Amino acid sequence: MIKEINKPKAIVRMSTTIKAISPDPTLFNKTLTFQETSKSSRETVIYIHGGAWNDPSNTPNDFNSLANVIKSMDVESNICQFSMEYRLSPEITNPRNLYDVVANITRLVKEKGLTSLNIVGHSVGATFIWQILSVLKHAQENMNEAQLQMLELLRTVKRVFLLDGIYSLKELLEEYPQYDCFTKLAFPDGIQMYEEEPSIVMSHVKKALFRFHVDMHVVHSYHDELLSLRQTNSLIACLQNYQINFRLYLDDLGLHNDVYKNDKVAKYIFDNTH
Ligand SMILES: N[C@@H](CC(=O)c1ccccc1NC=O)C(=O)O
Repeated sequence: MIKEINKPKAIVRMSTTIKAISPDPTLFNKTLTFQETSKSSRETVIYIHGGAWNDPSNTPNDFNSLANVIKSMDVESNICQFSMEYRLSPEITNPRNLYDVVANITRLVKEKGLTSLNIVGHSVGATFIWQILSVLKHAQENMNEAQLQMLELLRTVKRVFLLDGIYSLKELLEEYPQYDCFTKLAFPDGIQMYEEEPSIVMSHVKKALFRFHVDMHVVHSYHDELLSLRQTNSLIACLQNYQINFRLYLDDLGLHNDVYKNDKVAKYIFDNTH
């Protein structure tokens, strides 16, 4: 009798339910393209929505109407417009929300060969831009991958537009203690984990603006019912202390969640993007 050898003792059925590994962990595929052109002379506008790190009702589509106004002004079709997504708190906390934005813009820039970036951030979207501008607070040899991506991004950023932004979490909670309802979701270990308080990072922001030739535009609506002028006034006081070059645009631009739909904001961005 031929001894049966090598006969498998038992076929262990491998689990057939392999956990679906998300092919898109940072929600890159939720990027919206409002306008595209392959012209080499193109200017790229990239939008980052707000929503206090947690609000699902704020999405890349927030900028749809504003982008359409800019598209209608862009008769020479020189502009591309994209709007980014990122994962929300409390599942994702600072700095991972920011790192999603940086990873997604980095991938978009590489895939499309984008240059001459104009980055527009509303509310916490402006906070993310502020955090990117602060990246030189780290020595390059100590930077993690996301921070190195920020450094690389800054080489292609020409202008930033900060719309009704949050810049100082300390001052935010002094003025609006009730906003800890959302800051605790993004900063569960406390807002002392926010490393970009303007008074602390301003020298690094000045270095970045100068080294990468970035123009800074600070915008705020007199009718913003969720954020008074204190965040913007506190930021510009700091900018002045460091004699930093920036533009300020204050106007009736509607309520907090109207600013990113406002035609005057569209015109301001278009007029300063070419
Ligand atoms: N809709 C948000 C509130 C919100 O977005 C917000 C409130 C006050 C100051 C800034 C805000 N958004 C900034 O991204 C929420 O319900 O959490």
